[in-house]
Amino acid sequence: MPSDPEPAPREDPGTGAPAAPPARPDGDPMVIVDGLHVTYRVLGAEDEPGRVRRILRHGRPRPREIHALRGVSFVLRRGEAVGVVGSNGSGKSTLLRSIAGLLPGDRGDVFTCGQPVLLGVNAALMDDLTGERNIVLGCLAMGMPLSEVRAKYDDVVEFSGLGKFIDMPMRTYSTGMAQRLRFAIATAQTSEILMIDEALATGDARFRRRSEDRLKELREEAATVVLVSHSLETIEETCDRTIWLDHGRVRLDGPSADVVAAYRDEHE
Ligand SMILES: Nc1ncnc2c1ncn2[C@@H]1O[C@H](COP(=O)(O)OP(=O)(O)OP(=O)(O)O)[C@@H](O)[C@H]1O
Repeated sequence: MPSDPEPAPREDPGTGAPAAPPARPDGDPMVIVDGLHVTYRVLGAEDEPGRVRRILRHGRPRPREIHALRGVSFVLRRGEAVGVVGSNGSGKSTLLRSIAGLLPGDRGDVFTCGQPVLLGVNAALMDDLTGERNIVLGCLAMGMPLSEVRAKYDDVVEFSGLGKFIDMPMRTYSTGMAQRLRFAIATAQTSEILMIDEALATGDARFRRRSEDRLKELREEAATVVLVSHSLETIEETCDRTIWLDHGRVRLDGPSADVVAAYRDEHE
């Protein structure tokens, strides 16, 4: 088979000199976030004094608005591992939930190449059902087709390490056992776009090690990884690039070493 011709070197149109290499990796775009705004509307919140008078005057209270993301834009490419840092309430979880399609934006757009998986959103498991039934329901609730649930069922049971407790109702599980089951269900999914919210707390030391290994495996399988963490060490170790969110806006976006150093300067 004839080989493709060598691509011609790119040239600066003004000088004819070879153009500078692009600042970002050249992988295909996997996620495009374009001018995204997300506002929560909370009914029943008291946003100003005199609420009783206002209810009487207007009939019903206005919902309180929390503008969590204020015009966030970036592109994530194939092959990137991107950290997201920011103080409490800066909008990190909101951003991940929007990319996962769990939260509609009120302005702007999110485009993704395939369905991203967000780890850290706990499957809503039911206390009165057995571990077995929760696995099936939890996987279906995450959008897995039944054929895939069947194919992965044994692995999920094995990974949960619940042994004979698997056919007992969940209300008989200790907190750690329930966490293990949740983690096993959450990580049954694979996707090219994997987003991990660090809030994924998991059981005892042995299970934590297994969870870390499993997350590593998933990261290796995924094409693009987004990690939200308050641990700057984890971000530096895992991610080449980091986005710093501040009051719902991108404050900095660049190589992790630079962004983490700037973030540390302000916060430590
Ligand atoms: N379900 C919700 N209803 C109303 N407001 C919310 C909701 N979830 C988050 N918020 C608000 O949106 C803003 C961003 O919250 P978000 O959870 O995205 O921040 P975060 O950076 O992930 O915080 P943390 O580091 O504490 O997890 C905050 O002001 C928060 O109070």
